Amino acid sequence: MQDIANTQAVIKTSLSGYELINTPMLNKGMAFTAHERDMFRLHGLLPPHVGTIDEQADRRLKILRAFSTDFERYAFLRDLQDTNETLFYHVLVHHLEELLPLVYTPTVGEGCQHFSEIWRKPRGLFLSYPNKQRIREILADPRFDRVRVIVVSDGERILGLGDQGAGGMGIPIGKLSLYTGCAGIHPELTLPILLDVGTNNRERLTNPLYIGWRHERIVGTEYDEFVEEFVSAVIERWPDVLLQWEDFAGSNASRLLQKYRGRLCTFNDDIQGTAAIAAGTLLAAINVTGIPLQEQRIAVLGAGSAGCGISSLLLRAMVDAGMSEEQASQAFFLVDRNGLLVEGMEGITSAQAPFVQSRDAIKGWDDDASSHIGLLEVMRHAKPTVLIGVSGQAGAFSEDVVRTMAQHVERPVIFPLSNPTSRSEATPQQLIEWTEGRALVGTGSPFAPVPWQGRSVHIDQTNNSYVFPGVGLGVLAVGAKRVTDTMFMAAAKAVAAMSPTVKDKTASLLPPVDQLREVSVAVAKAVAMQAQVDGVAGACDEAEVDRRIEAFVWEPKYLPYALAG
Ligand SMILES: NC(=O)c1ccc[n+]([C@@H]2O[C@H](COP(=O)([O-])OP(=O)(O)OC[C@H]3O[C@@H](n4cnc5c(N)ncnc54)[C@H](O)[C@@H]3O)[C@@H](O)[C@H]2O)c1
Ligand SMILES: O=C(O)C[C@H](O)C(=O)O
Ligand SMILES: [Mn+2]
Repeated sequence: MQDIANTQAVIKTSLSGYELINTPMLNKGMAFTAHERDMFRLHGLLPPHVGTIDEQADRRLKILRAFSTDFERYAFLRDLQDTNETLFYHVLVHHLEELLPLVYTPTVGEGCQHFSEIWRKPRGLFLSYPNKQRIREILADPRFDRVRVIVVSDGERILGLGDQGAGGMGIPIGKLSLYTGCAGIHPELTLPILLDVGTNNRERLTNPLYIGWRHERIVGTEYDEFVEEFVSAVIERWPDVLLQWEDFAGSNASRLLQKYRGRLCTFNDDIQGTAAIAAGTLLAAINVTGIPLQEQRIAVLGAGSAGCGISSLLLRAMVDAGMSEEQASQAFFLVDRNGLLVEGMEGITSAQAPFVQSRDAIKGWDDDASSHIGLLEVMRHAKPTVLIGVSGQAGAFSEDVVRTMAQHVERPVIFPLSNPTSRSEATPQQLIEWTEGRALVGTGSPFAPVPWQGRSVHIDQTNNSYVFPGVGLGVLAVGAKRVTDTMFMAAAKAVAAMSPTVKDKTASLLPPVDQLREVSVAVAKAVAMQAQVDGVAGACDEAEVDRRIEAFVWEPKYLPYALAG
């Protein structure tokens, strides 16, 4: 077990001079002590002042706050990460609420769209199609010996912003920043990877600054063989690694998960992580509405990775609560581009199949029998208690839809989860207004509190960031061999158990973002315990799980240095 984080008291290094300063994980900038400056030949390379990490943090925050756009702040923070990683995480951890929207959603979306323009230093690995034969050689670099977690994307469905090609690298970098920032996993254990199989984004392909492989996307067998080469090289290099799939488009997401989840320790965050936070937030909302899970009717706009992932975890929870599978599946109304999923419809995927409504159940719903059943008809006839948006379509929760829903339920639970902010199915302000303040709202991207009748309504950020860092920490702590769906159920319950609504029905649904460190530890513990129940990790009692988790959590602070060897 690799508990490198807190057990280390001194860092030994053979680097010195510029090499030391130019190594982001070792650089301390002006905080190198006088003794370290002697030992590592740093005099003259640094100004004479010897500073502290707090002083450095203040200096960076002052500049950060002076920028006029969040995109500039994103670029500035990325540069800090690639210059002095300890300082980057120190600032992030101590200002999580302010900085999370800058290093992660929503600003990371712009970061991906403009990744080529702000390209400076390499981070992680770009595995491009023309380098297919070199993947093993690239992974072999000894600097990656300690890697334990990989986040990989092929950049095809970046948030709700579509194909960003190699610019999609912003997402694995951002996700792994949260593994460290929220779950304390040491940066050296993490590796962001972008599979560059081309892009169909014209703007990127024709941009002279584009950093990726200038080629349309590889598809079909060639794509599958490339991914196979990648995964088998990963298994060979790091047999126990945790591999997180992120922002893969359409059918690739679930197909690759099914193909590989039995071969290594792996999960898809958009399917499974999202399911856990949506379920966790709904369980918290039940504390407020009092409507048990068995009586919920759930409408989902967007029956893709997230929509099907959320539905299948909720279905599982309903079955656990005593419903039959058939009964539970009829509580779901999944609406995609062509309307409500109904039996006999063309192109139903295997992930969607459990949720198609029978023809009988929807008899008389559409005025015109030939047309598809839209979200409004679903609101009118199914009278859902919950409305979830994972369609990437801004404004798709229209006033009509929301007002109709609110006619039938006292406290409508409405989660427009699409990211970034510009893709949200509705703004919280609209939802609060259209429901006269009755809606319980959770959004994928962060939104400011909404003023309503003299009070301020806090808006919860229902984002998988509450889940995946803790899943990673739990998996690493007990050395889980596989990631099961019940581990995500345990994560959902752990989040719900931390909901302020447990004590106060008028409180927000989720703990605030600045408590993500505590949330991640709680999720990690639940996941680590469930991994044992599921037989994918060796036995280890609760106290030992706590000890291992604690040992893994790295605090971003400078340690004294000594010469190696
Ligand atoms: N809050 C979170 O934690 C979280 C997590 C995952 C995904 N998301 C967001 O959810 C969105 C979808 O992600 P995904 O991975 O499921 O993508 P996806 O491409 O797998 O699924 C999107 C689905 O929406 C459907 N769709 C498109 N236009 C539609 C319309 N007008 N009406 C109904 N359906 C429509 C598509 O056909 C597709 O099936 C993205 O915007 C993403 O940012 C949020
Ligand atoms: O990245 C996020 O903010 C959440 C989610 O994984 C998404 O794809 O939108
Ligand atoms: Mn994602």
